[in-house]
Amino acid sequence: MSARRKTPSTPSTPHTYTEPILNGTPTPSSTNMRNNPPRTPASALFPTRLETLLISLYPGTLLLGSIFSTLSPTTRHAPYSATLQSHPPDFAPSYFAQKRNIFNVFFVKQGWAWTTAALVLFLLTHPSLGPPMRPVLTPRRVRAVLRYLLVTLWWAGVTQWFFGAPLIDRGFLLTGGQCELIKDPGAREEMSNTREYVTAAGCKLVGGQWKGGYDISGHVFLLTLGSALLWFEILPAVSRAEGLRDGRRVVMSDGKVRTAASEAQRESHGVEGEAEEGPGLGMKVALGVMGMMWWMLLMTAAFFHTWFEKWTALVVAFTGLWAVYFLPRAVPAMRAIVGMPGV
Ligand SMILES: CCCCC/C=C\C/C=C\C/C=C\C/C=C\CCCC(=O)SCCNC(=O)CCNC(=O)[C@H](O)C(C)(C)COP(=O)(O)O
Ligand SMILES: Nc1ncnc2c1ncn2[C@@H]1O[C@H](COP(=O)(O)O)[C@@H](OP(=O)(O)O)[C@H]1O
Repeated sequence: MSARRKTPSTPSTPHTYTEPILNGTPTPSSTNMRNNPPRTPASALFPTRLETLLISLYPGTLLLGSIFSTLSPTTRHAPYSATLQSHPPDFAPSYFAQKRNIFNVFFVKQGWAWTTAALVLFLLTHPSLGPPMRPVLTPRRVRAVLRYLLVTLWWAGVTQWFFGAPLIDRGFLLTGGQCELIKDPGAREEMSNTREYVTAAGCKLVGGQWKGGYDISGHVFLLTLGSALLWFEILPAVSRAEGLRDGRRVVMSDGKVRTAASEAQRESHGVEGEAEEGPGLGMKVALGVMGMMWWMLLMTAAFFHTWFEKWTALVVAFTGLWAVYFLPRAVPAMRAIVGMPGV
């Protein structure tokens, strides 16, 4: 059983303390409000200090990759092709700078399948979410799947299909990019509408060159979205660190701001003995997938794309994550449907 549900006798245990209302009527226990000043509902939208630290790993990784590519003489002097968004294969400064490297082909290019598999295994095996290895639909599992589906919609819309071309390709076309074949007006006249290549994949399939527009990094987007989804789901569910679970602020239906701990005390769907369990297979696999994603993010940062293409991809990924993992903290009606990890 989670420590949270044991008799609340040890104030130092993050799961047991009762947080006073933060911007409501002062209570006797709110004498510590001098150290913990009242918050506005908007404060629920911001990450805790620990979350900020974890989120900053992403820009930190992009920065590290950029610094490496600037400082490494081999990478700095290798020619770069904006059309290929990489160093030409013959001049690739490292195995990881080649598009055909095995980690790119089997891991990143199937990155959403890996994310899905890791999350499903975690949901099925970790006792904080339901009986391990039994397909029982507990509220925590259902809500985690709903959050996953929302993030999956964002992944699919940005990289696969958005009522036609995905958003990345639409952005590319809107900023003046085209499939090189279509640049030839003669060739274009001979084409039917369906043969106008409006996706990068379709263009490459016919041997065309997808050139001239602004193309955010699909790799940075996918690796950020997938790995952050996993840690947003996994760490609060298993962590004892206050800043990851109980310290998160939520707006209640009466407009008052409390911490996630108060909601966790009202609702708990975990399984007896969860606190005594080790990390378990699901969590180990998820940590492995997150680790690989971090490494490939670093490699993408070091060897592919321009600085701006990588940073905008990071912003696009975090826009979706923020809508699913932060917005519900301030919108009780949304939280009632998708919930929060670990609550
Ligand atoms: C009772 C216990 C309950 C436990 C949970 C049970 C079930 C899970 C719940 C729901 C699942 C339901 C539906 C899932 C819906 C969609 C799933 C999609 C899954 C996939 O994995 S799709 C196939 C994999 N494809 C990829 O991973 C492609 C990834 N690649 C890309 O996005 C791009 O190639 C790119 C971004 C890497 C860039 O490409 P380039 O520009 O370089 O070509
Ligand atoms: N870390 C990495 N390892 C290998 N190839 C990478 C990579 N990051 C990006 N690429 C390649 O760079 C191109 C642009 O990627 P993206 O826009 O997804 O970030 C893609 O080429 P291809 O589309 O020719 O495979 C992709 O495979």
